[in-house]
Amino acid sequence: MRVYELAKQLGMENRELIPELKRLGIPVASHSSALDDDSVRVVLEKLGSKARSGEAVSGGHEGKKMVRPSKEPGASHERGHAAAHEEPPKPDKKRILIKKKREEGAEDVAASLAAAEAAFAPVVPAGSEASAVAPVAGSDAEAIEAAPVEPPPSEEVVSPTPVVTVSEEPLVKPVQAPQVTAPPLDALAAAKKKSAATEAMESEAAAREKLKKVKKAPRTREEDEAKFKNDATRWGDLRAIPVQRREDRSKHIHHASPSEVTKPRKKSVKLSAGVSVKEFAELIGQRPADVVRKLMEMGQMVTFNQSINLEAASLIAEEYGAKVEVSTEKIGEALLEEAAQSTGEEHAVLRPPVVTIMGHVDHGKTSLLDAIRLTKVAEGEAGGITQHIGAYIVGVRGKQVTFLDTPGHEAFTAMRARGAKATDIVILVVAADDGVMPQTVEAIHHAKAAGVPLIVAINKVDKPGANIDRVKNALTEHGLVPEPWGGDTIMVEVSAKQRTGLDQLLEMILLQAEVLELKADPSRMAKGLVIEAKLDRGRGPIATVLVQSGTLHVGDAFVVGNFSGRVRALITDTGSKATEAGPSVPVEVIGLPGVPSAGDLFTIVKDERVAREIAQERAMKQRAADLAGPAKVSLDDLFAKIQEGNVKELPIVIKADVQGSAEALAAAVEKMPAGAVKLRVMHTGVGGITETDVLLAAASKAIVIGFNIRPEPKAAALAEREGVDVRLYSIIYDALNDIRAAMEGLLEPTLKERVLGRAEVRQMFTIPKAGLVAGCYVVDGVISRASVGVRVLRDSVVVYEGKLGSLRRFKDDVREVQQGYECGITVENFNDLKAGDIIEAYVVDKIAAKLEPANRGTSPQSHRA
Ligand SMILES: Nc1nc2c(ncn2[C@@H]2O[C@H](COP(=O)(O)OP(=O)(O)OP(=O)(O)O)[C@@H](O)[C@H]2O)c(=O)[nH]1
Repeated sequence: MRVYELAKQLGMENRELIPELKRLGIPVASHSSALDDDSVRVVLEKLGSKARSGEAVSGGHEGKKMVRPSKEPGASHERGHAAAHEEPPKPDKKRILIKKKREEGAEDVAASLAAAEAAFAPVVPAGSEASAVAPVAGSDAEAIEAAPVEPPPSEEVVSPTPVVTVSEEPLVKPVQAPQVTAPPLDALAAAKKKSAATEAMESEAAAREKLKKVKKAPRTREEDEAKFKNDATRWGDLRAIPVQRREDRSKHIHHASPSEVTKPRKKSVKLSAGVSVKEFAELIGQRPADVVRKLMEMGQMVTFNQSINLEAASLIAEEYGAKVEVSTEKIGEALLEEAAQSTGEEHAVLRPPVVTIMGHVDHGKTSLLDAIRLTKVAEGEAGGITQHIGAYIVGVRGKQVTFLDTPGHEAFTAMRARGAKATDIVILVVAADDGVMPQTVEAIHHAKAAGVPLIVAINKVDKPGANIDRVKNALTEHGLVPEPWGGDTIMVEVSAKQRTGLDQLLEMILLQAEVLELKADPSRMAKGLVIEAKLDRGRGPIATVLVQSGTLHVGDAFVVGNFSGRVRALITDTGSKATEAGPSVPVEVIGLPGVPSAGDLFTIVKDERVAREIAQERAMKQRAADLAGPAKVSLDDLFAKIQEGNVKELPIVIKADVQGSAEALAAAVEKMPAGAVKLRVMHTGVGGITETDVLLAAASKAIVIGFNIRPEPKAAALAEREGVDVRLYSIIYDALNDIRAAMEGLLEPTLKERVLGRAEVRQMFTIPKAGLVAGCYVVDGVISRASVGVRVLRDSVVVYEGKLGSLRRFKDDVREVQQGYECGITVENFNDLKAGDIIEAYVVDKIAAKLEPANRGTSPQSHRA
């Protein structure tokens, strides 16, 4: 037998066997040396028993020491001691071995470890070790069988000294510090080595864990679902979970009942105008953000809460496989009209009158408003501290009166120009010491134009110069005859300063209100008028709304002008919060998305969608109207409008240089035979055309005729903006002729005057040869020799009309002088220029060529301003 065969038989390495053989006195040269039978027997006897005992030991160890720690402290100590006496094994060898063992599987881990222990332990008599271990093994055997055997975790396996690390802790727990009682120094050294090795192992394990994580399968579906659910919740809409995923989720969760698989909400969605992007996204089961993105790609920048364009909605819905049906339900203004028609005033009850105060400058409008308010606050009837919200309510013997506290006819007319009628009764204030003045007359005309009854308050009766009869007389001339004199105008003598006559005035207001039978139905959805609006720093846009019918509640959906929203809060004129406001009650409304205009209608609608849709429709219409330009009546298109049946009456505002001319013109106009339209002179006045005149005309769809006067620059600009036709004449016949021609459709707007510029006369001086020259400053535009003519204006009244004489800068004649420069001007055949006069230069543009030039209109005076 050869040495290597014997080694194989013994399970030893050749290099291990050879020294053993030498020790036994068997001479061998190499692993291939031959051995005789005797030698083999001796060796088998000596070494074979050792190998067997090792096997026996390993067999006895199997699974025992590892799975069950000894409960005997002695045993532990013994083993610890034994380990301490062991020659510390070479860590690398051990690791190789352990790795190998790990590969063999967890089942025989304990056995392998035992074997390893045996292999590395110093050769000790087989019996002694077996006896040291056997009792422990034996005592634990049953326990192991009873206990469920779990493969120990790798940490246990990698421990180089598993026996030493045995603790009271269950095995599944990672190895803690070894519970060795008073370990000797050697043991400590071993433990140190062990811990280094453990560390290495642990880091390896950690790396493995990491790798595991990296290789980890992609997010599970449940996680995906959770994420999307979160997203959807964030959008406040569970239905927004993408269709695909919802399907997946349904399959996953309900696979037991496949019939419940959720499909996209609807194959076809019904859309009505005004649906918001968010609502649309819900309908088609998409996220609003995705819809917004799609819209952006189409070039439409909208937010979640804006309404979606129906065409765009159809395209997007199709992309997601849903069809769009456009609802044919009534929309927008049509819906509003329907609501207005269907709900009559069946439950109408009396409502407080709404009063506006008008009058001439300084006649005491503000004083009167304040006096009434303060008296009532003092009496405790107004309910505490009042604040300015544009209107207030006062109580009079259990009844109420609402005052709009922006005095003056400008506000009144501006509101009316917007088609709004807020006022039921006008209080005309006339100062007893001053009498009827131009603005008093204007106010009378404004009130008449609006069809609002007047009550005259003759103020300042406390003043020594007060002459009440004179005031009454003057008023009679304007059609206001006091009741005692046989007329029907209520006149009350008051003193705002001394607060006298106020109660009587309030009584008269209530009396007038009774006559008017002002009623409204508080049970309807509210409708009101914006009387003031502002942007408050803290509270955002605020509008004071005068409720005209119905009751306004907090939370109502409204539309005002081009805005829509929900009423967030209501604040009364006393500064207190309210939950609702009935007819004739002014309240501040908070919750508007923007600042509306005074005069805008404030309408409550059934829901926000309708409100939004109406607001957008209005915005669109307004844009179209803006593009189309102003749509007021003018002489140019009067005939066309008559033909269309749009005009039944032509109101006229007449302004002239002197009262005589104004009256003569008015009388002539009123005497004109009534054709298809009735001519009505609604206001005559003396002086230049003012902004108020233009506003009045705009509110009444009237035209303005100026006789020998010019509009003030601001009024001209306003007329341009509002589309009010202002015609200027210097011959009454021309004016009448134009009106007649316009009514018959014969007026042809062939020539139009265009003002080039204005120069103000600063100083007059005489120059030899040239005569009297006006030293002027060009205030706007240009003064040019190319002008057809010039007009001399004194306080907006035309004092002369002719041609430009000379135009000079210093001593040179020039063609034109621009705005901002000084020049010397003479007007042909006119030597009466005065400092302060305005010299206006104009040209006449030909608008259309005519086959047969009319013989009228050649004079510049008869052309449009
Ligand atoms: N003596 C006396 N003075 C009064 C009375 N009412 C008003 N005044 C005075 O008349 C002046 C003008 O009063 P306001 O109330 O400002 O008149 P108003 O019409 O509002 O004036 P405007 O706002 O400029 O149009 C003030 O100096 C008041 O004190 C009154 O009853 N008696």
